[in-house]
Amino acid sequence: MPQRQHSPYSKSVYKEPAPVHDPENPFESMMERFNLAAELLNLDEGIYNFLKMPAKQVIVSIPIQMDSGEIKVFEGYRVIHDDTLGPSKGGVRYAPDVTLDEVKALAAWMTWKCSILGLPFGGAKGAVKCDPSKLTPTELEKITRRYTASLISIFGPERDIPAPDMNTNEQIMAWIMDTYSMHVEHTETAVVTGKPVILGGSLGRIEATGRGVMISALSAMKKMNISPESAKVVVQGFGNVGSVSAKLLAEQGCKIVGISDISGGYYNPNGIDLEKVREHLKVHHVLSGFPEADSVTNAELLELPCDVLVPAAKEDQITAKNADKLNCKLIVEGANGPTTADADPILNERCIMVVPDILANAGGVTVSYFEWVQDRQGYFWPLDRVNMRLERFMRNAFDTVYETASRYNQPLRIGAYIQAIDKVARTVRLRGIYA
Ligand SMILES: NC(=O)C1=CN([C@@H]2O[C@H](COP(=O)(O)OP(=O)(O)OC[C@H]3O[C@@H](n4cnc5c(N)ncnc54)[C@H](OP(=O)(O)O)[C@@H]3O)[C@@H](O)[C@H]2O)C=CC1
Ligand SMILES: O=C(O)CCC(=O)C(=O)O
Repeated sequence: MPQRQHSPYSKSVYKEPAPVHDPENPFESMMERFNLAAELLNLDEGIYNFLKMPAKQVIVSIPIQMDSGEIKVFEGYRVIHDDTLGPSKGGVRYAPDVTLDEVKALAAWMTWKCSILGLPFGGAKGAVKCDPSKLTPTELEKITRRYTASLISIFGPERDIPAPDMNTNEQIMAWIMDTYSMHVEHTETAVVTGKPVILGGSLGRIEATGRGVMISALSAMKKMNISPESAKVVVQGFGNVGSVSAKLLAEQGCKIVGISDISGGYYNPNGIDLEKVREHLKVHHVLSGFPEADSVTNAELLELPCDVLVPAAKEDQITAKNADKLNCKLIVEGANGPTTADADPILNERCIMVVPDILANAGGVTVSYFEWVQDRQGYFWPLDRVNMRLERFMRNAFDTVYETASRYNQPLRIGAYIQAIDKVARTVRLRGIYA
C-alpha cells in the first residue's frame, strides 16, 4: 500500500493516543481524540477543562402504565455538552443498552459537529433506556410524552432542540412537539426537528444524513482518485442512515456489494439490487432471507473487499481487533462513534482514509438547522433549495477539515476535532466565562 505523506491520511506525525481504560467506552474514545487535538492546538488548561465536562447531565425517571395495566419505570437521559455557539442540538435514541457515558459522548460529538458545519448550535443528546420493538405504539407514545414533560425546563427552541436518532422517528418527534406545545400553551414547532413535513418539518430531513454521507464520500473519493463508477461499497446498517446512503451512492454509479441489519450481512460481488431489497423489506421487515446475496456475519461484512466502507449502525464496530483485517480504501462514518480510538492508528498506518462521524454524518443536523430556521420564519423551502444548501454546507465543511488536517499533517479525524475545538474555544474566550 503506498504511503501518502503530507496529507490528512499520512501516518507521518500521527501521535499514538495514551492507553485508554476501556477502548469501547464511547466517551473515552471521544476524549482520546479531544486530548490529541487539544495538545496540537496548545489549548489553555482552563478551556480544556471547561470543554471536556458536559454542561448539564439530567437523568429522569419515566413511569408509565403498560397496556397490561402494569406500571413500569424507564430511565431517560439528556446531556447538554456545550451551548457556547447557541442552543444545544442533538437527537434522542431509544435503546435497551444505552448508557450515560454513551449519551455524554454523543452530546460532545454534536458540539464538534455543529462547530465544523458552522451551525449556530451547541451539542446535546438524549436517550431512553427501552426496547421499542417490545413496546406497543401506545406505550411508546406514553414514554415519549412523559420523557418530554420531565424535560420541559430543558427543551425549548432557544434552549435545547431534540431530533431523531436510533429507533426514533418523525412520529416520536411529533409527540415531543405536541407535549411541549401543550405545556407552553401555544404551538411551538421549532422545539424539535425531524418532524413530519405537515407539522412544520423540512423537506429532505429524512434523507439528509445519508445525503451528507454520500456528499462526503464523493469528496473523499475525488481526493483519492476513486471514480464512483468504479467504486464498490459496503454499508453496515440499513436503517435511516444506511439505507439512504446506499441508495444515493448507487444513484451516483457506485456498486453496493454488501449491506446488513441486525439479522446479519448480505454480500453480492456483482452488486445488490436495492429495489429488490426494498421489496423484500416491505414484506419481511428485515434483510434476513434476502435471496440475491450470500449471507455473511456482521463481522465478516466489515472485512469484505471494497473501496468504500460505510458503517451506519452503531458505536464500536471498527476496533483494534479488526482494523488490520479491513479490506477497504476509505471509511465514511455514517454512524456516530463506529471506530474506537485504538483503531485510529492502525487505519492510519494502513493509509485507509477515514471521513469521521462528526463530518460525514453532519447532513442530518444541518437540515435540522434548516428546519429550525424555516419554523422560526414560518416560511418553507422547496426540496431543491434544501438539498442545494446542504451540499454547499457539506462540501465547505469537507474542504476546510481537509485543509486543517493537511496543515497539521494529521488524519481527517484529528483535523476535524482541531477545527471544531478551536472555534468553540475562541468563542468561549470572546464571550468570557464569568457568571
Ligand atoms: N438519524 C439521523 O439523522 C442520524 C443518525 N446518526 C447515527 O447513525 C447511526 C444509525 O442511525 P439511524 O440510521 O438513524 O438508526 P436506525 O434505527 O434507523 O437504523 C439502525 C440500523 O442499524 C442496524 N443495526 C443495529 N445493530 C446492528 C449491528 N450490531 N450490526 C448491524 N446492523 C445493526 C439496525 O438493524 P435493525 O433495523 O434490524 O434493528 C438498523 O438497520 C447511529 O449511530 C446514529 O447515531 C448520525 C447522524 C444523524
Ligand atoms: O438533527 C439533529 O438535530 C441531530 C441529529 C443527531 O442526533 C446526530 O447528528 O447525531
